[in-house]
Amino acid sequence: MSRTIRLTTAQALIKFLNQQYISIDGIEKPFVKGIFNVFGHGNVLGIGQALEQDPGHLEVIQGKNEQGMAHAAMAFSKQKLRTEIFGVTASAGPGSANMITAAATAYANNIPVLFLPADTFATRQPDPVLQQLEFDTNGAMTTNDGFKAVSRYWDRVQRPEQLMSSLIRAFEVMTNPATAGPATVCISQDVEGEAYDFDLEFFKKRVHFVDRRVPTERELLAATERIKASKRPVIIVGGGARYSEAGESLKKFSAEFNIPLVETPAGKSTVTADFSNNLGGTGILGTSASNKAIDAADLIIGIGTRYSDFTTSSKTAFNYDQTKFLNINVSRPQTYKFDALQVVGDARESIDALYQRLTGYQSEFGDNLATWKAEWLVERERLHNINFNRESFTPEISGQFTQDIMNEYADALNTEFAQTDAFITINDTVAPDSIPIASAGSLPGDMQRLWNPVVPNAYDLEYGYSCMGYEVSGALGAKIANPNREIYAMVGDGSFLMLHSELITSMQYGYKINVMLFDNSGFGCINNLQMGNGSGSFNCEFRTIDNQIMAIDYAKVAEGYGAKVYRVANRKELIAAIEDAKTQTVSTLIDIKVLPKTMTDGYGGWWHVGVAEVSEKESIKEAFKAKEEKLKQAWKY
Ligand SMILES: Cc1ncc(C[n+]2csc(CCOP(=O)(O)OP(=O)(O)O)c2C)c(N)n1
Ligand SMILES: O=C1C[C@@H](O)[C@H](O)[C@@H](O)C1=O
Ligand SMILES: [Mg+2]
Repeated sequence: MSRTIRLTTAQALIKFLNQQYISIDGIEKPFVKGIFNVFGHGNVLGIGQALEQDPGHLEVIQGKNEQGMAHAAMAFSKQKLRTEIFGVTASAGPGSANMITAAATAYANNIPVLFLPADTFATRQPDPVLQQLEFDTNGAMTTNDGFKAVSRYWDRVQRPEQLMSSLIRAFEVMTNPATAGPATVCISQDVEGEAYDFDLEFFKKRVHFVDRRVPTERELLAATERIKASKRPVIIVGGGARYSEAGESLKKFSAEFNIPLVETPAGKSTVTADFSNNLGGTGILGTSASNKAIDAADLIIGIGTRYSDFTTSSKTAFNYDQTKFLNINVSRPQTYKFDALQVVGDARESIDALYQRLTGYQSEFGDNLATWKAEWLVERERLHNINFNRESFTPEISGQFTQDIMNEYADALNTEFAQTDAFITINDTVAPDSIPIASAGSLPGDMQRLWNPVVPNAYDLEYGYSCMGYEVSGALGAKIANPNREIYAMVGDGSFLMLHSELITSMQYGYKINVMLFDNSGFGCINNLQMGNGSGSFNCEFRTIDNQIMAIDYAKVAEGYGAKVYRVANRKELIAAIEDAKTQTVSTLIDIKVLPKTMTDGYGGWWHVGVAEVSEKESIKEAFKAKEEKLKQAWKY
């Protein structure tokens, strides 16, 4: 007879989390760092009681907004390259619903987070309880069914003993590189507190081994042939390369065969920006250098990329008459894209194996890579030195705001600072190992083009879901993962307004973060998008009903929370603020007033967006026609 221990379901959950380990490349460590929580009636008496009684090694952090804390959990895991996670527990109903967006963000980015939304009563005796939805024709559905679409693994636990198989499956999914993502285990709130005689075996130390999958001989042979037959191969470095820690292998491979590297948002900083063949971001957020290489390519080697529209310019980036594809990915479905030659394997292992087989190969790029990179660096310098004037200023996003409107913004926000200048100044002033975080608005474009990471893995652009509000929350998670490094949340005023509650959590627990708030008084990039496609400026600027530009003192908001704050409107003030912020131990916020339309523009990318087919405006008709024309050259599936 096996021995048992009588525990509540929630106590068993916490005991189990303490015993999960991960082993990669012979290094073993605990997999669960801690639990973020916002307690309510659905979890405080179950999971809350269990954590109060014995959290074990788990760090227990009180979140301020469920979405925010879950985004922090995701950023933590991302920074740890998916080798450590947080669990997130929320109350039944709205608390849990607040986490659905964050689960989707984790899903889109393939990042493991354990979601623990409390569920309605299993007994149904008190139904409908506060915050329970009733469905006339479905007695089993709850708010938490909403997690099904955004979870890699989903389960509902309505009896204590179900917990065991449920958790084992959840951890298999989260620790498997091919399926890594959010796992959601919804425990009925009465079941959390219900006791059961759990088998002690269940709580033994459990090691989840992450073995690097090596491609087959057939795959390697075919891949070798395809590369050897190509004159101008280009490697797209995706998130899979970063999580596989393939940076050094990629550099060696690229240098030996003179094959350029271009980066997706998730892949950037796998290889640092100073590596000569690293041409930076590609596609819609790309540099001129990367996009020139892509234009010239006759073979795309996609490593750990899922080819999102921003990477492929909505599938128009490639010249399909000349370009073939070779996809290396741990996820077999991903290797099928663009009818590529499929290599299912770990990025690092695959590159190393191909390196051995390609001896003597040289691409025909010659000096082009150095030339394109040098040209891009000149362009970056130009973007650093943009000077506003009140008579004839042409911003990067040109032809949208008149000079009068630009002057109106300069007056209202009391600034002449260009966003690109501010952005590059930050990159040039912070410590080399600093980590910038962004996700939405116009800043992702600046991040992919202008930020030059000089330390590997020092970058987080969440662009799988591009979720506004990730920036400040994510900064908290990145800081927990890297307590000795400075973290910079690069956030627009719109995103800041959407969600910044975890700024308070950062101060509560002594995790210093820096919020770099770019205030252009509006949803700038969406305004660019509408005006760039023939519409007027409609409802994206922050103007009062009598059409005045809103000038908000964001520094004052953060000051009220206890942050050290700065107000800046030019390069000198920004540098002084960053230098002072470095000396602070408390979280900081720099309120940077920037001019609209002064973010980076595109360098050859194109985005398929839903332009109106019928309109009274000539400009919209033209935009629709241009879209239809462009689509003729796009890959169709
Ligand atoms: C949660 C969420 N809601 C809406 C959007 C759509 N959206 C993308 S960017 C943006 C505006 C961003 O404004 P801001 O943060 O000020 O950045 P800016 O473009 O002005 O630089 C909106 C509404 C989104 N990405 N995420
Ligand atoms: O709709 C969007 C447009 C993008 O430019 C932006 O970065 C992204 O956040 C978004 O949602
Ligand atoms: Mg804005």
